[in-house]
Amino acid sequence: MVTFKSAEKAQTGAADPILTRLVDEDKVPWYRKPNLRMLYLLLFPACMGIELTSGFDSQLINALQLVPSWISYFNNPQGPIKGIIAASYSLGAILSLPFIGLVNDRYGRRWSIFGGSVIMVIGALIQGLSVNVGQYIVARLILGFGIPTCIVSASSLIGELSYPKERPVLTSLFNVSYFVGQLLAAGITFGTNNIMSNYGWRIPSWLQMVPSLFQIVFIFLIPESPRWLITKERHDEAYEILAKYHAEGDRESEFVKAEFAQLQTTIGLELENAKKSMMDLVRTSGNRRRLLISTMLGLFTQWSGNTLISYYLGDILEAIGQTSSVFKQKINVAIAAWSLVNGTIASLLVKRFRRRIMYLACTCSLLVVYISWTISMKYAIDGKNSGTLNTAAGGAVLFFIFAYSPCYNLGYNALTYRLSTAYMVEIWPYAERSRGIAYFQLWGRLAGFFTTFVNPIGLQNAGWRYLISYVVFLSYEITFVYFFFPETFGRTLEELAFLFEDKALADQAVHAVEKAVGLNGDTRSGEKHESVELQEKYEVQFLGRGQFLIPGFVDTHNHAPQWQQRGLGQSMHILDWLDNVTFPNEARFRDPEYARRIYASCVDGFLQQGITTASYYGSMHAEATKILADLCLEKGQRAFVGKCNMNRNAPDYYRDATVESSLSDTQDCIAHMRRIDPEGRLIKHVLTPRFAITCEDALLAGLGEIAKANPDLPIQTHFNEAEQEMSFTKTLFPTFDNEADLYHHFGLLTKRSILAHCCYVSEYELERLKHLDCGVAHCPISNMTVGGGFMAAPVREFLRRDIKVGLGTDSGGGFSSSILDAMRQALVASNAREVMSQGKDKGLSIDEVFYLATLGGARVCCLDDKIGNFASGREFDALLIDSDSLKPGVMTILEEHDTTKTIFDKFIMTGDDRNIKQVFVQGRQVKSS
Ligand SMILES: Nc1nc2[nH]cnc2c(=O)[nH]1
Repeated sequence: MVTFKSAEKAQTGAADPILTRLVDEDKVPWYRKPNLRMLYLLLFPACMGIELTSGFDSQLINALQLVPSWISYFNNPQGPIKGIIAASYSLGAILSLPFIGLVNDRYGRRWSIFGGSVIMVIGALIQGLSVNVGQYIVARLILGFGIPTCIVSASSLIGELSYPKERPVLTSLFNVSYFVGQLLAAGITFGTNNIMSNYGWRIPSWLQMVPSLFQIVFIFLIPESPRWLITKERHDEAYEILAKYHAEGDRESEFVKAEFAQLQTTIGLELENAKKSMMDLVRTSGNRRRLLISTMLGLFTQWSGNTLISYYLGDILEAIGQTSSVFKQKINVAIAAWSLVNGTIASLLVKRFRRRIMYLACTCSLLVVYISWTISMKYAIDGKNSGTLNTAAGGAVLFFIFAYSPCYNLGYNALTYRLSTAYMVEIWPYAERSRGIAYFQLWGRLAGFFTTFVNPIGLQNAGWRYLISYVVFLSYEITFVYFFFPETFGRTLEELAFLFEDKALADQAVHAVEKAVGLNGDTRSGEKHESVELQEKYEVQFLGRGQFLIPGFVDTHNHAPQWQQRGLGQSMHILDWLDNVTFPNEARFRDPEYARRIYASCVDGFLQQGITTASYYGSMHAEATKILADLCLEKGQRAFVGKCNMNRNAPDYYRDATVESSLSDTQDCIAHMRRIDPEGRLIKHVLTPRFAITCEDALLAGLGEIAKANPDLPIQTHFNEAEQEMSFTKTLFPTFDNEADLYHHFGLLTKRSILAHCCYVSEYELERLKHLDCGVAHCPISNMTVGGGFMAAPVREFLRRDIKVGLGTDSGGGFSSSILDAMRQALVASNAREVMSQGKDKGLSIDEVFYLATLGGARVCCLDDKIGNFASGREFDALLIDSDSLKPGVMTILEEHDTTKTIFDKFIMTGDDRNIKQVFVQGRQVKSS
């Protein structure tokens, strides 16, 4: 049984959570896994502390405004100057945004963090050495310039390195470090407050470099992101990292295999569907939706009134009559400590609640807090202005300032995008992730810059009324979150990659994981099944390196009664070969026992080669042909089986006695096959006039009549195979200039006609074949060994004109019954044609000959709605390839650095049936080794 994908799930574009289930089954906690434990330990100094710098920064500015030495050294800055000092950090960040994606993609996560940290160290050094406001502002610009690259790279790296179970908590803890930074800055400045010299502000300004120094020292002790490595084709390194940290070194781990397969395919698909430019962010409707959400989320994180508290607490307290510097600093430290506590708790809640619920709870509670704060602020300010402090209102203001932080942290995580970054990581697929997060950062920074700059001006001029602007904006946030935020909870990053895209892409990603499923039975890939149900019913197999599934091969031209004469009479001209080798051999099929024995070996042999569909010529004997059909059905091969019609130009012992007997034998075979397979699910009779040379006009006409009466039946014959054959045909049918007109005249050229060889096709015939939609069976092996002279069909021309073309082994007509050999010979023949055509007809590629052997053949047989590839709704005709070099065989050995494509090419060009481990037809396993 084969089912690749739950169609219901695919509607949403969110893929089936197979990995999520595997993760759920793993009950060992992270602290019992030494490698993972070490990774998490190193993550902290290497990149978990990046947000310390931002948290430190916001409190530094808040606190320094209360430090007397800072106020006097910088001439007590107010209004716009105060605004620009605070906002310059955001401005620096904005300036760095265009470079983030580029640096990240080119140099990887670790070098980006290293570079950003070096810049921040330089910024902090200059900040502490400042001699005037201008230098202080420039230093903060440099600091701000360094941080976004680090944040983007680190949030991605943490998300990409961590085991899926711990990912949400880790990405969230990453942002909690912001509060630690706040607390440290508030505490340190509180302490240095008493230093009367300029070191009172210089020391905390320098200390801002400490987290960056840690990053510089530790970043190269953690591994690079496996996702980034895969995009750089460094598959082995990526696999090693996944195995080491996600399976404690077990390279055979099913989870790692599945995770790797999913990563590879998802990234491949994403990259295919995304060119690397900022323009891609607006190219598809899915990405436009992502952009809109990222823009809004960026604005929300910094426009929800938070910068008022984090940068201007002193001004607010001053406004309600709290003027004591010590009191203000105590409140500052208390808020920082309180934020750390509730921010950490909120991080741990991420695992339990759905994203939309968290965001809605956050925005709604913020609105309530802000409305209440605005009202209390009014009364507190009124009281102060009237000369009698309204302590109740003042207390309420303090209460709501404290109430603000848990509400904010629930969704936005106080200035640091805790859940937001996690949410952004989830919303953007890999190929766009860096740019997407950078874009989100841009809007956050713009909003941060704007609000930090405007807040002191607004407070100065509008007083408590300034808060109303935030009430309005928060109301808008609620509306937007409600209508536009998608749910991403409980899915792996790869499963979310196509959240807004059409379901075909999501399907492909899931197929890649489920391709590992070795399944028996009988169903279609499009059927709806819950994966859970599937897992309960079937054993899931994960493929190792060098193993892959490909569609079954289609052999469009095959003489079953020549199975036992393969390789004989090579180099003879076609008519001589027929008379001397073939007819005597085929005549032996008059004996049903002989027929059964040879045909059984023939069908097994072709299944062995991975030929899941064959269009067979039988002998002229009805009985033997029926036996062949029975065997195909029994052994499970999809087949067209034709009684060969031939009533002249063949020895007496091997030709139909009369036209009538030939036609009635044909009818008998048609009836038999309809009896054994009424719906024609596997077996169909194919009308088989051997070629015009062996058929009188009346026989061709009679077969044409049958074709007309049975439009579902395919037709096959030999067509323009060799000069000897073509010139003899002309003498027999002098009224026809060419074989196209001849067969068409007898009603034998339709879209179901399979014309073998077509080595010589005039412009006129090419047009006819295209017009009549006939298919060509290209048989390069026999064309170049039997027939006379060097012949090779103009396959490039067929492809150019979109004439259906597939491959045929031709069985006895060559030296090999392997369709892999036919592919290689097609490649060689096409190279020869390239020379013959002086470069006009380019030789075929490996991909093209593979197409001929699969989908091309399926089109020739008019079966491309059922087989030929793994598109949704197709039946499961497939081969499990095992290219493991340890098995005995002739295939080129695999090497560590081989890409999937290299392995595939090695198999196509040098593999053989030993590498075809399992063969499936309609989901039924028909060969196993
Ligand atoms: N290659 C090939 N060409 C033919 N033309 C007529 N019969 C045959 C046959 O059996 N093999």
